[in-house]
Amino acid sequence: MLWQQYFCYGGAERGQFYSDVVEVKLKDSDWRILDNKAISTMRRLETYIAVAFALCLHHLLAMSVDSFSPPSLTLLQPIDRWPAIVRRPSSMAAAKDSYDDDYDDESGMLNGPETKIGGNWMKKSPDVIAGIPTEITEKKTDDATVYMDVGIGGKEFGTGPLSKRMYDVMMTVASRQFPGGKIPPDIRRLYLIYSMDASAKEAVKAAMINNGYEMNLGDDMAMQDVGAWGSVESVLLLDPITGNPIEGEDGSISYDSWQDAITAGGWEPGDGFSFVIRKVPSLQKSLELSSILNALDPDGKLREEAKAKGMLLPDEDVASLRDLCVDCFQRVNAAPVEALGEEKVFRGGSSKGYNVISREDLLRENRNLDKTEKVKTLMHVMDALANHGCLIVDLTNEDKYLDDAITISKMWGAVEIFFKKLLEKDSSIKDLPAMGVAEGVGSSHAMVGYASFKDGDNQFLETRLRRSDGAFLPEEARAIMGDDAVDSMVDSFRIMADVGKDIVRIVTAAASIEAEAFLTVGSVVSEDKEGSPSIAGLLFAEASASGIWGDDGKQTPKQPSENDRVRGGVLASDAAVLMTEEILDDGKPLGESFDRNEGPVSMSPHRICRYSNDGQSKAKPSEVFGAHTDTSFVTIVPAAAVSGLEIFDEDTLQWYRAELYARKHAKGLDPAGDMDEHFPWHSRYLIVMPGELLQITSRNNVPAAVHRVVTANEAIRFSAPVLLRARPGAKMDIERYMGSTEKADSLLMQCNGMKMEEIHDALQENPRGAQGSNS
Ligand SMILES: O=C(O)CCC(=O)C(=O)O
Ligand SMILES: [Fe+2]
Repeated sequence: MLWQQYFCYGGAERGQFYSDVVEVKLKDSDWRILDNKAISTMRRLETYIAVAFALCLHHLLAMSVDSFSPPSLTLLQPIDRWPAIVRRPSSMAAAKDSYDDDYDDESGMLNGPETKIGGNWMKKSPDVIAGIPTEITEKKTDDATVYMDVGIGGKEFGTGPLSKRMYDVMMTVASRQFPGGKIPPDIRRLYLIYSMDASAKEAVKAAMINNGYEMNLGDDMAMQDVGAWGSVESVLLLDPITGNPIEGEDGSISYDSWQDAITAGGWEPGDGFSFVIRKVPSLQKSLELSSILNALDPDGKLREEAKAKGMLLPDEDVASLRDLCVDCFQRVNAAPVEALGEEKVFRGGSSKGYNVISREDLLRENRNLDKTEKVKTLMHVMDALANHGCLIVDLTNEDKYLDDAITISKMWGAVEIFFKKLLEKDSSIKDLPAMGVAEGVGSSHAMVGYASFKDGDNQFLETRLRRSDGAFLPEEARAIMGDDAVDSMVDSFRIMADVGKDIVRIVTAAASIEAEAFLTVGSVVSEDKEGSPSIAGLLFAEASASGIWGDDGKQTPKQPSENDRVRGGVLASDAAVLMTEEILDDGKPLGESFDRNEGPVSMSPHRICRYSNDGQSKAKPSEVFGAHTDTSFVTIVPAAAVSGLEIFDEDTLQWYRAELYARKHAKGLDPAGDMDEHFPWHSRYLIVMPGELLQITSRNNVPAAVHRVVTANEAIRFSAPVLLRARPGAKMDIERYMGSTEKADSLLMQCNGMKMEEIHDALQENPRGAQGSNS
């Protein structure tokens, strides 16, 4: 199962793969690395549960765990996307400022989960919470810690009886310490607070366990203290008989702390209480999906039902092209439709993968001297694509090289000219062909021409290069845009395709390394010049010392040596280079030696787009190009002046507007806007998203990015993505590009020997026969 994969990587830099890696020492000689991809895959799988089980979920939530049986808790993801919208109770209005992200100003409703006091819910804490002491917000036990906000209903969780039991035990012990069993009032008050705090903590622990999390206070004893394991926001007292909320002694309906509930509210052990607590550190309990599934679906009925509907279950691999269609379809459908404005939308976090990478770091020439990929680059690229759905590339290498950004800025000029003439109904427009299959192409996917959708809210010009002479199609565009503009389009396509090829190389190589697909243990034996036996350039004596060979010269199955791993890494990278040259369609013809049906035009379109929301409500941000995945290796979107591309971040499970991250980066590098004389800020950034074909060659390490375009406020967003696809006649050849077939997963094996066009066709299949979900 995917989430049980571990990353195995030798060499001096071991322990650094991806971001947030956890090192697990298995054996003295055998370091393995558990990457955070495993964790994010786990989360992704949980979103499947949301789709597969959402309707039936409420029947299945009664899971009694231990003595005080907390019921009615749900998995985190489904609860997050439940449609139930609950008006925020007035006692929580004070917290509104700090929870603006969850709060829809217009409706005055909470978005999503039932984050009310008195209910049972759990959700990830927002990054910054106003009014919470930094000792809590900054307390970090380790990288994998997730902070949770939790609401506990005291009735279901039995906070009353539990607190009474705790209090009684404490008092019995304490009474022995004091003469005549008389406990001083101060001490008694402490025990009251302690019993309230401890029973709350137990309830939260149980809630977390039910939701696949566990409280993680680390080794820091201070966090075990009363009130230190989270930040109490509100406490509601309950009637001991009915369990309904009651006013406290001072007439309040809720309290801000255990202390207030006791001193002002008159809480006594045995009285139930409900509460909301924020920022409780927790760890996701990975590898326990099967137990979650069993709890959700003890008799396997839902599994049967989901299978009958052709769904992929959370504990199943993406094992075929059809599974891949289903996987993308389910992830597209699990992403929320609602959209947020620039101020509220997620703009990236702190993990490595959000960082902007310099163009030069991706270059093949900048691999290590021994031709292995640089581990730092590999980790950055993989974290970005596997966990966050995109990588932002700086074409200027931090201002050191301007030419490509200048070319991209000229391309933006070309895009504007085109749509300006179109809007003005310039006479040159009349010959513009409607979107259709390029002449003489043979492939139904090679479209060129103009199309408009949604009453003109989406306008596209699909362009492609003709392979034989590099001509820009549709040819009529030249008369509309002019020669310089067309040249800048062609040059920009080449810049973007080259970046895409480098990224595909890196990802494919990384996945081959992970699968150990090129790793052989000293299998090549030859005589070196002096006649000593050598193993792939390694002298026998060295090989023996490195443990491949026994002292008697007989091969014994041993752990791969450092040299074996380096060699495996070089082969993986070189094979990936070969794949990008032979399979990826950059519009150029392959050399004479290739007897392949490449098709007369490039399969990789350069699409120019104009998005507006004239047809929709003007002020509200909304989808103008709905969620989908692309049938491409990668899709390269030059960062646009007006933000709007949103990528579903598989790590934080929210829409991520990467253009805003790029904008912030530009501001940081060039606060005074000195570069503006050369090019507008955004011309230097490319946002690269993985497509379905990369999901295949990455052996499912990198899911195809679910993405969409959102517009608001009458802002027009121009865009010019390149969808880097495959040469139609090229064949997938696992041994040539991805190493041993023994190490290939079944998805790769199905593709082995298939023409890329057949793979492309298979990916158009829609699992539900409904409207297409890929592009
Ligand atoms: O225009 C964009 O920014 C993205 C377009 C897109 O997703 C596509 O063309 O497939
Ligand atoms: Fe797309």
